[in-house]
Amino acid sequence: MIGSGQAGEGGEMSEAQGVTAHTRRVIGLMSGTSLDGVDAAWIETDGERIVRTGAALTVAYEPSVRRRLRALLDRAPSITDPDDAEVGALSDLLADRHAEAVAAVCTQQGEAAELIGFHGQTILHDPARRRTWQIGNAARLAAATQCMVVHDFRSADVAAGGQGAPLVPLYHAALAAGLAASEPVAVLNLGGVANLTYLHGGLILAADTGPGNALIDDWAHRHTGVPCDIDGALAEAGRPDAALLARLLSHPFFAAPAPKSLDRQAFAGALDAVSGLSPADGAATLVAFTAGAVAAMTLPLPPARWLVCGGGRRNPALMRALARHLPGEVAPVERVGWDGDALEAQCFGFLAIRSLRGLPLSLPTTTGVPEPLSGGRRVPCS
Ligand SMILES: Nc1ncnc2c1ncn2[C@@H]1O[C@H](COP(=O)(O)OP(=O)(O)OP(=O)(O)O)[C@@H](O)[C@H]1O
Ligand SMILES: CC(=O)N[C@H]1[C@@H]2OC[C@@H](O2)[C@@H](O)[C@@H]1O[C@H](C)C(=O)O
Repeated sequence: MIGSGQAGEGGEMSEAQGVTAHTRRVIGLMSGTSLDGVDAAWIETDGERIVRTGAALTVAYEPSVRRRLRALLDRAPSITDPDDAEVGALSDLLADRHAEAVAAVCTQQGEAAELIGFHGQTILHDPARRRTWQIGNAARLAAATQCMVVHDFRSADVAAGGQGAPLVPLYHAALAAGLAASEPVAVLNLGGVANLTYLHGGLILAADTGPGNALIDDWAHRHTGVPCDIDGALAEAGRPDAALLARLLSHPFFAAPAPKSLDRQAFAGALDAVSGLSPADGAATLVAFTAGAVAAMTLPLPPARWLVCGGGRRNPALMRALARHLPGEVAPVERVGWDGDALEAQCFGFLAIRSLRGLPLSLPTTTGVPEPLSGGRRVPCS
């Protein structure tokens, strides 16, 4: 059973109501494909019900760390040395930044955590070759925090023939249980890559839809030196190139049914495709590409509501483009009382306790894995 105890449209649930023998105080940690920093969030859950969420914050990576991660993404497919020095150095550095994030959350929360869910940083995702690679030294994090760490959430799924992503759908379903919606709802995450969860009745369908902010970020950085198109200003000043957009959206990925997933760099070629456009028209075309890719998803029924989380919901150009392309209401998840910046981090706290309990992290309809499957590995605190 998956249920929600969060406040919001679903109403309040008292703490005592949601607590079970399995409920733990967990900190979830996510270092996303935008490479902007560690998101950390407190959650009290047994992996089925969300008793409550708490402090949430981001520890930003300094530009030099972003640059090193970005360079490692490009090099990852050709790395064969298991002791690659830069992978080792960045894994340790990430563990230290994540430990800082854990300490800051505990300070804000005024309590210590019993468990940490540590996603790490994806540097390569190639499920067709049964490879997915998240870096981050879990043992170092466990030692630094003196807390049990669950990590490596995606490998088991990929090894079993699944996509290894997205993994957030079971968490979206737990949250959405509190909405008691009778019509289909889509939860859309606009991170570096975009992914959606379609919820209707008991059905949980999921997929990466295409690029999220990654291409827009890279384009903005190239033309303005700033790592993202703040408030969509560049895109708002331009117009999408319709012919180019149609060409970008003709890629077979967009017609493929869910489940499906992407590497951050999968559509990096789109940057070359728009390179002849002005900075503003290029940004507008990439925004339309992200929105068009979401609209291209084949779903059982048109969602009545699109609840948007992730940093892309702060880009008004992107939100307007989504509202133009999609049927139904498009709104940030704050509309129903969720925290759109903390959702993914909360999710890896939720999945950490599911992992310890041997509960599924993925389903045939979320990653294409043959059977509901658990995953993750644990490192004790010392
Ligand atoms: N004010 C803003 N204007 C435009 N874009 C914004 C703004 N704020 C955030 N963003 C976008 O959000 C991105 C960060 O999103 P988010 O934190 O969800 O990424 P992530 O954690 O890496 O996600 P994922 O793991 O899902 O890929 C930034 O890189 C930027 O593109
Ligand atoms: C391989 C990988 O790290 N994928 C991320 C990425 O960022 C967004 C999208 O692509 C999603 O599939 C996934 O993250 C979320 C948290 C997920 O697994 O649900």
